[in-house]
Amino acid sequence: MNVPGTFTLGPGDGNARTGCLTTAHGDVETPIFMPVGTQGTVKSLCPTDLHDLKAQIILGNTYHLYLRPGDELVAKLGGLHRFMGWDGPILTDSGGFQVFSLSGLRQIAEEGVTFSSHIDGSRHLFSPEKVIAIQQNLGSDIMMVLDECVPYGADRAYTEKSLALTTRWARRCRQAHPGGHRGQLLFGIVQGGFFKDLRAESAAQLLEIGFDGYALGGLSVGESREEMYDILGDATPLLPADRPRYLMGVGAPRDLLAGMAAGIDMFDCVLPTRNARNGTLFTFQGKVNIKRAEYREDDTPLDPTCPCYACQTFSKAYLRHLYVARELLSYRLNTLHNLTFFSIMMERARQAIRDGRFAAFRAEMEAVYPTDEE
Ligand SMILES: Nc1cc(N)c2c(=O)[nH][nH]c(=O)c2c1
Ligand SMILES: [Zn+2]
Repeated sequence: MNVPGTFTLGPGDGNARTGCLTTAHGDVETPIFMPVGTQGTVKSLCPTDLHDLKAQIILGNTYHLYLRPGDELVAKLGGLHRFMGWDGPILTDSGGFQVFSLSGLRQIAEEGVTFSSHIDGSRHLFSPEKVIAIQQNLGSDIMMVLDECVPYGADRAYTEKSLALTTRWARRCRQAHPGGHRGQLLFGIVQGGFFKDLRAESAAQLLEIGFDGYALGGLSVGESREEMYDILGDATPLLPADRPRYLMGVGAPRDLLAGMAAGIDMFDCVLPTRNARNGTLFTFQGKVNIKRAEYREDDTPLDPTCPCYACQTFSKAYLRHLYVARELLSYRLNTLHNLTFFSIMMERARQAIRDGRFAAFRAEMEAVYPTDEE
């Protein structure tokens, strides 16, 4: 068996590539989409559901698990895998992003970021050393460094100052986790906002420190799709070809296709699970807004080509009824379906890359998920 961190590249097609990343809890085929399991659960699903839809790796949020139930409790109870009953790979983010997006009264300093819990207002410090210790307690297979996700629209001076701090934090994370600790991998995060030279500077600095994989952060933060793709196309080739490349917080089907075309290997986004809960369902015939009246008497399955329990068992009329009635089963069936769609789409993408027909696959998918659609 390969050691954790082994990343073997398979066939490619243009910049798109297939690969296999070995982690302490199993291998992950890439390109891969990671369902988000914020508080130690992919909302409304059991781990068995995740295995059924062929999820290979899930994401946990350090910020949330630190605040509740607490990383030390999770460690005492055997770690996040045992706590949540998921035996596959887990990636945890560092918590920095949630601090900036969820908590109040944030103060950034050399030591780290101080913040107030969104739960009870208590004050906390996330330093590079602290977020590494938390993720070690959780026992995730892939840990992320503490970074500042620069807000969209930040000027060059702010971005440059933030980037320098993020690099110093990354170095401290690497020092706190030099590698080998229970096979837990550590990824660096490239920042630099929408300044291509700063992105290049960030990537070069992280490569000098050395990480098991490299993420592009600071995207999907309110920019236009054109701006995202411009940075994506310019920054991705700066990341080492022989290490996993992770685009954080992305994304919609069209953005996954663009990311894969640029050479990205890993993605995560709340879109499929969050949209499931608001009735927006993804199919290979396009998006379906299940609450629409047109489905009230529709006795056909959501997507006849989909193998998921929702599509194999129920009609659109029933899925609409559950959603309108705010039944809990609506969240579960819609989430099962959306994550099955993302899982199948990524498997088809991997096969298209292997077969050298990724461009045709992308065009086929963009016909139902156009780039200009919100
Ligand atoms: N869109 C984004 C989503 C994310 N979860 C993150 C993150 O966790 N860290 N840093 C980031 O820049 C970032 C961007
Ligand atoms: Zn389905």
